[in-house]
Amino acid sequence: MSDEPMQVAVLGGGSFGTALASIAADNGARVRQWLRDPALAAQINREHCNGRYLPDYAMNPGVVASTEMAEVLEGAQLVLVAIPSKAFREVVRQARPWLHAAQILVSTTKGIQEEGFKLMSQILEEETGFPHIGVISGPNLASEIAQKQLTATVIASDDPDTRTWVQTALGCDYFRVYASNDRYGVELGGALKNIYAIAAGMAAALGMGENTRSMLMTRALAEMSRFAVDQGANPMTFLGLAGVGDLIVTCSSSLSRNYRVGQALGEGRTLDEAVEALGQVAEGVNTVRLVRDKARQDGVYMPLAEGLYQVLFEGVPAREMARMLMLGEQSSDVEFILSREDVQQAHRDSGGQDG
Ligand SMILES: NC(=O)C1=CN([C@@H]2O[C@H](COP(=O)(O)OP(=O)(O)OC[C@H]3O[C@@H](n4cnc5c(N)ncnc54)[C@H](OP(=O)(O)O)[C@@H]3O)[C@@H](O)[C@H]2O)C=CC1
Ligand SMILES: O=C(CO)COP(=O)(O)O
Repeated sequence: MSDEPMQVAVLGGGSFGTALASIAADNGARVRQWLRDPALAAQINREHCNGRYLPDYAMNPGVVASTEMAEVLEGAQLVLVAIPSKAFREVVRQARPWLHAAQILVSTTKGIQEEGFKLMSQILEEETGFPHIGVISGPNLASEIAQKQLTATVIASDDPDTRTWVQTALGCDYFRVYASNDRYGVELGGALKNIYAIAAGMAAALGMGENTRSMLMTRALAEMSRFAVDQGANPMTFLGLAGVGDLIVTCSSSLSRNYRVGQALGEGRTLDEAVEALGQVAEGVNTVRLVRDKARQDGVYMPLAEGLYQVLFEGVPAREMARMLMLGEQSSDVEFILSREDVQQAHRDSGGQDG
């Protein structure tokens, strides 16, 4: 890295993209932000405010917004892609003519592409074939970052340059960037926790208590780790910020969009109404469908994802699903210590006397 200001491009004009762009500018980088809405780009350049996504946030005036990819990507050394999963590939393709192998390319998006069950950094890899690819994930509610609440995130990449550049570009006294080399595990954690945030929002709206939330989060972690192991990720990653850290914040806060969709459902709205009322993307709605199908296909036991799927898409009442889950097959607490199979075998050996 030279002494020249770093050149950073952010693709996406949502709340997280905007907060990251402003942090990088606070750190002295030359920052360009791409968004498709010309009126919002003009507002950012004129008022240094993203009125649609973070109206109360005074952005660093150095961030220059544009609807032109060429202007944003010209000279960029670090490119952060903060675009919902449904549009991620399309936007990377738009950017592709200005991307090159020396750049650091980082996804901030916590979602999964339906075709091929692809995570966003895999799309970056497929579309470019370039070597410096990473993901940012962690307990990072954008509106809290905008208030400069002390926050930590993870940059995950097997490429040391990518980790170092992102730590340098974004680390500051209220945003601490930890490194990981388990890109897949970190990215999977960010996508999976959205499922359980919907369930947690729903449970809260139904008046369920703190014991319930704690049970839900802990069993979610067990389920996420089980899925991760099946997919070849390192389950230890789920003990970090991008696993349990992100699960805690998203299952506890109505600042999370996924949690809010769950709350609306728990209050009796339909899924369409809940998504419509949110007016932004809640990735978990799509992720639960994809993960539930993948778990079925691969024979992974994921009762919470299955249950939430049935509530969202098959009209099963949430309370009835909660009752069925409580009365489900006997299981173990930490299955890395005592396996579920051992618990079930013990029940079979006891002749089913316990019902
Ligand atoms: N917000 C948060 O608290 C956090 C978000 N994340 C992750 O980061 C990602 C980015 O989040 P965030 O910044 O909040 O943004 P959003 O996920 O809310 O995405 C909004 C941005 O994407 C743009 N966009 C949507 N569809 C398209 C398209 N087809 N073509 C071009 N642009 C499009 C929107 O443009 P327009 O306004 O014109 O629709 C807007 O600029 C998310 O996927 C999320 O999982 C991670 C941590 C925290
Ligand atoms: O990922 C997030 C916080 O870490 C943001 O979650 P939502 O997408 O549910 O708002």
